Amino acid sequence: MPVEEFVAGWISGALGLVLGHPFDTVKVRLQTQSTYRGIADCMVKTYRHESLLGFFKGMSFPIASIALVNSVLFGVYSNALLALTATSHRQRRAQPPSYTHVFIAGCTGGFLQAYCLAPFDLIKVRLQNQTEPRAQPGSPPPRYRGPVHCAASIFQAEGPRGLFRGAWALTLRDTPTLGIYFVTYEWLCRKSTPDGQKPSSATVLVAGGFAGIASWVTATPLDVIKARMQMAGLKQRAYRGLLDCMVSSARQEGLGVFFRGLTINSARAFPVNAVTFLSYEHLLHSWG
Ligand SMILES: C[N+](C)(C)CCCC[C@H](N)C(=O)O
Repeated sequence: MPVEEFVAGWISGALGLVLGHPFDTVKVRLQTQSTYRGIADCMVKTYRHESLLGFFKGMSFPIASIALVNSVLFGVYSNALLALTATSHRQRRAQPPSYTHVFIAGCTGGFLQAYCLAPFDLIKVRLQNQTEPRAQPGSPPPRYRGPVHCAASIFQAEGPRGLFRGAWALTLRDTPTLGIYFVTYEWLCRKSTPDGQKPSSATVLVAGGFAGIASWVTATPLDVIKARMQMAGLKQRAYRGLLDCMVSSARQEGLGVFFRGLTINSARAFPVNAVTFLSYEHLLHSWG
């Protein structure tokens, strides 16, 4: 099984992640808290209250886990294509796989990475939603002191299953939308590259950026539900399940609730995924 795709997936994912984390924090807060009037208001309040550090809350765990998550995504994707079409990464420019195969391989990668991502994503969301400024003398300490404390508290209170809160919504969010991700990327690359040639760096950047946007636009409704289910039981009401969360959110806040965070998700998606695909392709190319 070719392993270089796994390593390239890891490094490229980490680069994208750091770049996108501040956007991600604003998004999570907008989706789960109703104290902000919009993106700008959330950014200003976060900065005033918590300084620049506020935007990087909850980042250490994703950095540690991106190795696993992105390498599972890209590694499984590429190896699923190998199984479906019997072509390696190198041969795929000359013999491009069909879009159906790309979609199936993307969905497979998405499905498996969702399970690795679920506990890390839960902890990230819980920490991002702690709006207390850092260690102020006299003020009550935040509920979670850091990622390890957060994981341990959830584990103690709810057992191992607690760490997978929202995992179902996350899997539903990621399986089809990662199929869309790779299809968009391949389609844009092929449209702007002569047959059989390697896409230019500019093409990879733009195709990666738009692949990220296409994937996030379609993922946003379930992204909102996932974030709410992950927060349920803390400040928010508990839901009986995914459907209950959808119905009660829509009843209380209207259908617009499913698009919360759409603008910021898209703004974040372009640079993050442009950098992810560019570094992924570059690494694989330089390893021959
Ligand atoms: C499927 N979904 C839209 C959720 C993610 C697609 C892109 C994944 C990338 N690591 C990123 O963070 O943007």
